[in-house]
Amino acid sequence: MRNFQEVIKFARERGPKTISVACCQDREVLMAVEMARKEEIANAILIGDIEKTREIAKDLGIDLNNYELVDIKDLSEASLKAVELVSQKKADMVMKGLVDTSIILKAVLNKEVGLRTGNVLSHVAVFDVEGYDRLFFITDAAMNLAPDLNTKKQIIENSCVVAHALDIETPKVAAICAKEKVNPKMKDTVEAKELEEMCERGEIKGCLVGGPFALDNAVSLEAAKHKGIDHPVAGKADILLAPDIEAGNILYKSLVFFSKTKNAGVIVGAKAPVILTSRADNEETKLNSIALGVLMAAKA
Ligand SMILES: CCCC(=O)SCCNC(=O)CCNC(=O)[C@H](O)C(C)(C)COP(=O)(O)OP(=O)(O)OC[C@H]1O[C@@H](n2cnc3c(N)ncnc32)[C@H](O)[C@@H]1OP(=O)(O)O
Repeated sequence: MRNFQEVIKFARERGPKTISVACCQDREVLMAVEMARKEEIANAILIGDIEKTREIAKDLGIDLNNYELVDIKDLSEASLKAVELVSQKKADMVMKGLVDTSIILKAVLNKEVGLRTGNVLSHVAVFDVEGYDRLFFITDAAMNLAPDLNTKKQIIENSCVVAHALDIETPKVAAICAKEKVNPKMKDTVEAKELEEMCERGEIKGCLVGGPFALDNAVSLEAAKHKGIDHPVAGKADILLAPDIEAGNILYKSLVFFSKTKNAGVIVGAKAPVILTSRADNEETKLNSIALGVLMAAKA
């Protein structure tokens, strides 16, 4: 799949799935959920401040009779309920509404009602950036703070699950850093090289890993050639592995605010997909993310 229209088409063929929306009292979230319902991609259970939700829905002309509503005002409790509905198989995936990422993720990790599997959970963002011939995946911009080497390996594996679901057979993974050479004083450059070697030894499968790369020579063949970098991932990366959440999140938001891009985001590695975008992302991003979630749920 090369763009979100194709992802939405696929989701339509696999849908409708059921989403449980945590803290639904948000304009863009309701718009996205309503578009997903009309596209027959997904139905939703709305959990949150229902009085506020009714006000927003009225303003948008959305008929809430089409939804199951659960009134829980407290953000943590609403998040736990949304996650619990997925654990109980009453919904296929969770969606973050108007709530802090850390609150919804704590609910997802909750030992009683959460969606843990024993694997690392991580965020994968998919970008269709104008001017580029391929989708880019950025990981992890939202969950893992400062992953160690083994966690980075699992973050790569999680992102490959998403890339494979989008028909990218052998995604090229660039471990991006501030530079393309190993500097022993820059631990992420050292780990990037180790990840490349792990892949060469067959310890990371289903993809091609290279690193370290600076962003320019990871995504631009011209920049890679200019710097004399000869590596199958150089200039051709599909997946950009960020060294930590700061770099990943700033890259995510730079693309959203400084370029013409369409995007989507999902947490993978859990028992079910968790649709997770920034609260500031628009309704189109949230709809794309629902479609991506449906696609991941269909593959599970
Ligand atoms: C990109 C668009 C959206 C955004 O902009 S998001 C904005 C930035 N993101 C954030 O602020 C969220 C960043 N992450 C966090 O806040 C925290 O790491 C998170 C996920 C809430 C976990 O917090 P805490 O509960 O305090 O974490 P903790 O380290 O004490 O761990 C508690 C238990 O959970 C486990 N855990 C934590 N992260 C995990 C992971 N990635 N995968 C699997 N398991 C994980 C951890 O092992 C621990 O387990 P146990 O209780 O020891 O059995």
